[in-house]
Amino acid sequence: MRRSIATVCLSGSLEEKLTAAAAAGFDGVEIFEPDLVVSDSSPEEIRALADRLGLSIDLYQPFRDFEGVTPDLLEANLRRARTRFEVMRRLGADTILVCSNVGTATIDSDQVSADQLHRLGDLAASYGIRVAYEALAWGTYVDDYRHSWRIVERVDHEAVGVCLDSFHILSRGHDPAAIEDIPGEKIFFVQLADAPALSMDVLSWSRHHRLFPGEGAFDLGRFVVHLARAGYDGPLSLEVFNDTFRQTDTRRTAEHALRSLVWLEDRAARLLGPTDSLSRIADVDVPTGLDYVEIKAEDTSGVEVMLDQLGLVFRGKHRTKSVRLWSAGQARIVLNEEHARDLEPHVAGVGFQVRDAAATSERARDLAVRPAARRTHAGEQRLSGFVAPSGLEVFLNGRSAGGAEPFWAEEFEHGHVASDSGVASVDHVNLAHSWEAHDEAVLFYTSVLGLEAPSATEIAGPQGLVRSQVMSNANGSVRIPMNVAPAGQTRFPEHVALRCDDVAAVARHARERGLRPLPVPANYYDDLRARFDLADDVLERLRSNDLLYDRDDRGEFRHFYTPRIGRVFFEVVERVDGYDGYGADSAPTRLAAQARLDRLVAPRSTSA
Ligand SMILES: O=C(O)c1ccc(O)c(O)c1
Ligand SMILES: [Mg+2]
Repeated sequence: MRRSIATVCLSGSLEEKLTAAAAAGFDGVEIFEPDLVVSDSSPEEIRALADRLGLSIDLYQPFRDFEGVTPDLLEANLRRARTRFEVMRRLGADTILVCSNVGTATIDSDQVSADQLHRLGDLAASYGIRVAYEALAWGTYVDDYRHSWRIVERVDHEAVGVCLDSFHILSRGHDPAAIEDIPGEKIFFVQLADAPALSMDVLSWSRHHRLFPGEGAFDLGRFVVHLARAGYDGPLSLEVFNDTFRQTDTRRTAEHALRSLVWLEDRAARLLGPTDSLSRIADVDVPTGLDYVEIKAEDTSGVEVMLDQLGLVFRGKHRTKSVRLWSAGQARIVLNEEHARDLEPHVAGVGFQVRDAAATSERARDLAVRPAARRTHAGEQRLSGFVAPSGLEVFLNGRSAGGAEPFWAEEFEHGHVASDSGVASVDHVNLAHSWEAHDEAVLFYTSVLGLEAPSATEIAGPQGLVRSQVMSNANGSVRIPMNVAPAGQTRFPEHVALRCDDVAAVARHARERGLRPLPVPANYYDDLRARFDLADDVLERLRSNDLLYDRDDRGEFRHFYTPRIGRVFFEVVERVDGYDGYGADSAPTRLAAQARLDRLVAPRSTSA
């Protein structure tokens, strides 16, 4: 299907918006009238720019408060429409969006509205223009798409159809199934927006909180399926009013937007099944495991000490680069000191095991994801990689490890043989994003890697609530919890959680080697006793190792944390009997303990 975007989604001048939309790969745009009004380019110049960029102008919008009015007002509204049609002729736009009246309507009559829209249809037709009538969720008399369709049916004019906007339909909880009752050729335009589940007035929700498809709570896959079944074959156009996206970089938001549409088309295509021709069906190659985690710093020696304490083994130094590999079981940590001047330790990359790296790479290119530059020397294995929204480099290893080691591990020399230390794998990698990158990051992992985004949580930290969203594959062999860093904190830490079968043993071993785990306050254990009714000896075993504890309906979770080095720290976890969470209830304790430790290390610093 053709992909379109409303200029209102993007920041910048109209020229910048068009350029960014074209660069991201959109086929067309909706021109939001206020964007044209403030531009110093003439409609002809905008038309020429769109032509040069290969963009069609699919819609001109919005035209407000037309129908349901007194006869005098109708004549004035028709004069107003004529001036807009003149502009559209100069722009080369042939469809205008007419919103249901929210202000001047005084006559609650479908027949009156239909007659008036018929007059508008005649005028529009004389300009070769079509009118797409959209029911706004807060329209005075018409606030339901089924009602707008009843009116359009009554208008019965070839130049008058409906515009369906997923926000207005789904925000009101209206069943989108009735879209299939509308003949496809009478659906003149479709606007798509997702939104978080919020309980607030619908106008503010719409104007400030819309999201790109896949980022909110609406089932847009099903919405598009209804459109396809109705026979709609016009553009799928994004219309996302969102204060954040209007502040972020224009090109980046356009790429982000395109990614959401590709994701949605795939989603819908999968729901429709292979016989429908909605779009190409790209089955996402969901990662099967974590290949490695890369930690980068000017000096990684402190991290090495910690990995040694946790029972990982130095496996070798890279043949040509200042990169070292540590591992235990299937947990592989790559320490990178290349081009790392002045950088403190941080999570710089994650390698994923996929079945078909070439297919996933191609998909990522389709999704306008930036490739990661990676220097490879002759004879070295090439992994394809991408830059995730936080700047994290994501690499794909499509060759199955076969035996115990991935093929690239051969590039590391003069290390030790792995021993059975207790740590078996990387359980999860916890990433942090600034608030403005969070939605984009969720979409990156759903669209590029096909990870699922189960429900989000909020964790109370000393600096306020931390929004947290887990991204994972179906069997939990890939888990990426993502936190939104409190505003202004650019050094919010990220962490790597190592999984083992006996966390108390790993904790004791680490302590013997000098690790001081993150101290857990006594109050925490009093609270645990109250919450879980644990026996004294069980509590004592937890307390003596600074272990945290959780339980769900499947099993138990025991874990501990290391102090932070730079912007990274480690967690060691033991999942018993299919426990599937992350110990979210102990996260406030952890965040507070980290803040205390930070104050000890740097008494005047308040940032985490
Ligand atoms: O908020 C508005 O006024 C508005 C305008 C045009 C639209 O297409 C829409 O969905 C909302
Ligand atoms: Mg709309």
